[in-house]
Amino acid sequence: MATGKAPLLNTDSSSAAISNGGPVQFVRLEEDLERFSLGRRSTMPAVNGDTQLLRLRTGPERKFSSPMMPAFMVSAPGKVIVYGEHAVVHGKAAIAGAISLRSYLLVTTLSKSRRTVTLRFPDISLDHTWNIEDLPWSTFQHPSKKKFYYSLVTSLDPDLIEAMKPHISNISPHLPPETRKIHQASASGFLYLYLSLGSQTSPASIFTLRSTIPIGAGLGSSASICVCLSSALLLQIRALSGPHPDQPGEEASLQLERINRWAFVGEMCIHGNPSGVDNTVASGGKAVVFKREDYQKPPTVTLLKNFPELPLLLVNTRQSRSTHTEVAKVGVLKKAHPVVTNMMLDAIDKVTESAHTLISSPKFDKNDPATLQHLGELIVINHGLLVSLGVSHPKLERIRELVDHAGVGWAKLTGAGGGGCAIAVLKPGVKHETLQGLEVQLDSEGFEIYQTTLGGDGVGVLWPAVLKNGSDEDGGEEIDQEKFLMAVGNEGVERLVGVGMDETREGWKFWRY
Ligand SMILES: Nc1ncnc2c1ncn2[C@@H]1O[C@H](COP(=O)(O)OP(=O)(O)OP(=O)(O)O)[C@@H](O)[C@H]1O
Ligand SMILES: C[C@@](O)(CCO)CC(=O)[O-]
Repeated sequence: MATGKAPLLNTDSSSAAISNGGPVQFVRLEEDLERFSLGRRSTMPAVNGDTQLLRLRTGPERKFSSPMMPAFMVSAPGKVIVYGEHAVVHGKAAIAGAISLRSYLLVTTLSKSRRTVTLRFPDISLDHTWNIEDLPWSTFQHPSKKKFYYSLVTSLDPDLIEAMKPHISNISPHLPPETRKIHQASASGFLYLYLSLGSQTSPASIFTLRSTIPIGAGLGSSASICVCLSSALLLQIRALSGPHPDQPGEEASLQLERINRWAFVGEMCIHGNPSGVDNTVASGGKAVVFKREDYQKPPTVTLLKNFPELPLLLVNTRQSRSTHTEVAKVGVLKKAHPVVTNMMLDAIDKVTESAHTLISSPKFDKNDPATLQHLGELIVINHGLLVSLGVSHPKLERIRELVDHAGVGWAKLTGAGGGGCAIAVLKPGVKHETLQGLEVQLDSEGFEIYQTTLGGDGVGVLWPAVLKNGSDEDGGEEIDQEKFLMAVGNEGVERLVGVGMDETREGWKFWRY
């Protein structure tokens, strides 16, 4: 059994060393399943793609049955890259942290007589159903192609992409090409994972997704949905244990690693050449230093346990763009000017390293003005280098100019650039009126401002999809599709199922390193 290599997870101060492809433990989930499997006893799941079949001994011969699962929900955060975007694609380090904006995915298992799988993604107006039997299982299940829930997949298989094509190319045929591209990207991410992890006997299901993360804004929306899809599919095939509050850190890390590996595969479908930093933060949350020098091997992830609560302003240009395009731009520049581009990528690496050294120093004090000045100057240098790489945008430059002019702090683009978001680290002691003046100006120019702190939880599970929500319903309020789809705007979604930085919401559980 090829388990592949686990990522090296170091931690700074109070360290949590982790995960090394040991045997998976199904204990907790099996317990949960028993509660929901009509009282029938199940054995351990098989370790191939047929894990959703529980083997039930009902006499001399074995029968297969797929008991109904309760509706359940998963959620994963977006992220902000503080230092190192783009360079991280080329093997350099980046520092990134989870934010409180999140995606939420409700998984509804249909009755056994139904043989369809549906994506309901209202944020992008996608609603698509496949007949499970029509999907190219034979290609994905072929012994030369078959992947397992514990496999390490570092590139997409062209034959599998080809086999998926007819099932992707007929999605939303009457919509404009730009919209179809978005639909097909999300559907490809799902289908590749579904066909890799499931089987022809996978239960009929509806996957309903809503996200509070702006799309194509540099905040890791695609990674967040990929983590939701990966964790939901792994939970459906019972390949994850937990999460539960008393789960040992090592076991939780192993589950996170599995989720993260498959989320990376989804990211490859959506944006081509991801570094893996976004899905790593969306899986594990917190703040990390991330580096992937060799794409055939897992990345090195260093948890920044004491990442400071930086006073951060997050501003969205509302100029949407694709990460795929921006990453490709840097690739083209590197080909045309290898020496100069490599020097800029190296310089970004040094910026990240300098920030990391400072943040992890025992003397680090986030309230010390000189310290913030140092981190702020690194922000400005990092932005300048990204401009030189050609991934800024006039609107990002305008935000930088306004922040500079107001004298409130240090700004840079975050994520892929080309539009999307900028972050500003605020100077200590900035007057409230000054900051308010800046916010009014940004708002009047059409920019959107978010309040955020970095370092929240990663992927979480609500199993079954029931929350207290102050409801009188026996055992809590059941979150069904209709309620979820009817929730109005981000506020409605957060009010119904939200779990961000500050809420401790009964029901949601997280794998924690
Ligand atoms: N809420 C959502 N519903 C469905 N699909 C989504 C959603 N959010 C993101 N996606 C998918 O992810 C794509 C956007 O990913 P992209 O990597 O370009 O931007 P991002 O992840 O927001 O930014 P960055 O990678 O810079 O952090 C969309 O085109 C869509 O295919
Ligand atoms: C631009 C990039 O560095 C960050 C996108 O959020 C791409 C990546 O790391 O995959």
